[in-house]
Amino acid sequence: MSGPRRTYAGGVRGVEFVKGHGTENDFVVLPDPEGVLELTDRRVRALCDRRRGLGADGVLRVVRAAHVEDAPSTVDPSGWFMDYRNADGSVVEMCGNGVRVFATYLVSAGLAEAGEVVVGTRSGPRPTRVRADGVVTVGMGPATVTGRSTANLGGTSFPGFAVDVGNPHLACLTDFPVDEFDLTTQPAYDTSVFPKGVNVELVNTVDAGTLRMRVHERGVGETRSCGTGTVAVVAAALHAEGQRAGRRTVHVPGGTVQVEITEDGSTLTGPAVLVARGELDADWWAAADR
Ligand SMILES: N[C@@H](CCC[C@H](N)C(=O)O)C(=O)O
Repeated sequence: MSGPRRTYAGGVRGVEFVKGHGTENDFVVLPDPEGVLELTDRRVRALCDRRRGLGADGVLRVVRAAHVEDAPSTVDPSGWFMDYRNADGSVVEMCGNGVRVFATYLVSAGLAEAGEVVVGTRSGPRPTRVRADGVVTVGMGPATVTGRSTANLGGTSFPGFAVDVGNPHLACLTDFPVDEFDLTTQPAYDTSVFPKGVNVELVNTVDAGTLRMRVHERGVGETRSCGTGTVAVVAAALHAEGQRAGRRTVHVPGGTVQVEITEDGSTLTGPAVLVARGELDADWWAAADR
């Protein structure tokens, strides 16, 4: 299916889609098992546009890993691969909220059994557990604090930790109330530390077990939640306390998730919701690439 599919009597059917979100970080899911959909960066930008498209923070293409050229060798080629794109069309490694929505879609479409589902990503395989109540736990792999850096917002510098969760984060722990930040523009950061860009989190400690976070995502802007970001801020908070393992509840504008960091890796637990299913208009899809 390189474009819209021809059906009976010469009619043209559009491209199938599902819309979903995880703590209001929202995605267009595009089923493409054989990897034949021409998902250009222009089409991603059009799909994610909240006025001329469906509107989303990103796109999740559902494809067998064998059809993805840059799938890592650690991913089973016969398994499902989450080909994630940011709203600006950039292809990046990993999306924690996206993986929960992706696994939920696989189960709802009958492409995987409820329970344990392994999702291939550019950061490697991510085991998920999809529960009947819509809550999904994802094995997020290691969350590694790689150093210190600063973000600058409105002329003020905020110190933070660089954290690698398969994608890059700058987690800034601050006493300044996160609800009061203006995140309409990208916080400035050190491009020598983050040459490929970075997701910037601002974090308050609510109590010993709870954090509150806002995020400006690379390739998107401010979002209501970032799953990898929640893991990054818990890793940073533990690191700041000299701990290597622990659990936190993280509140984001779009909801609440649970994060656990262990010596071996990390898990993210939170909701995933499928909102709608449909078909993109064939003419719109064709025009979206121009
Ligand atoms: N919203 C995602 C992260 C998506 C990728 C990020 N914008 C990047 O460029 O690394 C999440 O839930 O983790």
